[in-house]
Amino acid sequence: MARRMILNLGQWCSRIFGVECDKRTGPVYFALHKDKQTDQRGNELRQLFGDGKVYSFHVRCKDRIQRSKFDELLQNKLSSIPSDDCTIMEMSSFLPSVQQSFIKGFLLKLNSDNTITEKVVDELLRVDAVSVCSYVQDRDEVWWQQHLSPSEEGTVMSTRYCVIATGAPELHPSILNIINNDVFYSFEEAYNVLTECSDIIPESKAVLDLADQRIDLSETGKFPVIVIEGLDATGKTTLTESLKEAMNAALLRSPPHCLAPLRPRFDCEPPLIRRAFYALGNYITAGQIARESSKAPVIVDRYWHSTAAYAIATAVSGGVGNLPASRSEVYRWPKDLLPPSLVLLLTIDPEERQRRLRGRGLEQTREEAELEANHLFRQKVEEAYRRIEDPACVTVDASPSPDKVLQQVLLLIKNKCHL
Ligand SMILES: Nc1ncnc2c1ncn2[C@@H]1O[C@H](COP(=O)(O)OP(=O)(O)OP(=O)(O)O)[C@@H](O)[C@H]1O
Ligand SMILES: Nc1ccn([C@H]2C[C@H](O)[C@@H](COP(=O)(O)O)O2)c(=O)n1
Repeated sequence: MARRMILNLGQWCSRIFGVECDKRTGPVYFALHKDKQTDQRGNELRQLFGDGKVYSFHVRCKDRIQRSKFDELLQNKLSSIPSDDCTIMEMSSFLPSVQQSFIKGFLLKLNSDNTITEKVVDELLRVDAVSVCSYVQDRDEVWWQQHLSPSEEGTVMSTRYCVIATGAPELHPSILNIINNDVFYSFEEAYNVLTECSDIIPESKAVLDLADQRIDLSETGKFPVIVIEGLDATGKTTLTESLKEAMNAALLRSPPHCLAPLRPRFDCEPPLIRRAFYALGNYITAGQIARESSKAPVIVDRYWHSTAAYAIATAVSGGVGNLPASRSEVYRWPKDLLPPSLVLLLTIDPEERQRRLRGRGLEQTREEAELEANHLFRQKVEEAYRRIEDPACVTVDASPSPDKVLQQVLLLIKNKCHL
């Protein structure tokens, strides 16, 4: 594990840990010290760790595909513990300001001893790629993190570090890993991920073949290309179909139709693989845009704004305040992806969205179900949409009737695309 000098001079610390205990107040952060220290902010740790048994789990694995699979295994194992018996919190580990140093993990607080939980902890201790620690307080009320490993006789404690609460880093740590883990900024980066996982996901080969066969043009034709974006049920399908009729346009979507049969397979994969799939979908759609825009105006139902906004909102835990600041490089458009002439973001208030969702009654993707349940997530997706640049999106109030929305959008297209 990388070691570096941080905080107080003379004390060697490794990583910083952040535990998401309360979405409103933000994570509690702590550092590890080799020697015993006095914690000036002892209350924070007492509140965090409480009185019962506490464990933390992180995946340590060099290969990114395997790491993403172990992350999933860890999450599934922990969620098999009945929620009455424990509290599970997201817990990150990172080196402040060091890109790609962010590691996701979990803190498990037990409310009572029981065999299901002990069995899960024991199983995780035996997974080589998972690092397990426990947290204990000594008689001076100082907290220690102890690394645990399995042995013939039971669990053995190896290294232990003194735990000291620290302040929050300047930027939310999950931002350190967004580039090329959650959002891809070139065809090659996304392509590499699916190549690396083609042994464990045979369907990747079909996606790679379609990506290889894509039309690779750097410019659109002479007709405008208009992308319609927005959360689920904001009226994208209704509007794009009306625009197609009204403008005599070609209607495309991302992911493109050719990827539809493969989409459910990738939707249940960890973020790294799932996002790479959607990224490649955008490049395939880009080829279709290039071809169609030489013949007629093109309307596109979702494109890169959706891929980036959902990925960023999922990667960053907590509220809108944790998103990368406006103008951050995570919001930049990929240099090798064909940009549209205009991006319109449809917005409606959450209550109207609920009414439309209920009225429609269709099956939702896992992420859309999450949007429903999680008000914070919905806000983050919309805010990330608004922060994406070059091209930035123009917000459209999509609450009026379908016909009024259509007229409003036709006028916008006429003005912005100089038709
Ligand atoms: N302007 C509008 N006023 C009232 N209802 C609308 C309006 N536009 C669409 N709807 C209705 O809202 C529901 C969702 O619309 P639609 O399917 O067009 O949304 P969407 O953004 O394409 O959703 P998804 O992203 O899930 O495909 C549908 O039942 C549709 O008839
Ligand atoms: N270009 C795209 C299109 C969609 N997605 C992801 C984001 C959501 O998880 C989901 C929404 O799609 P829908 O249910 O409206 O078909 O798909 C993406 O990442 N990139």
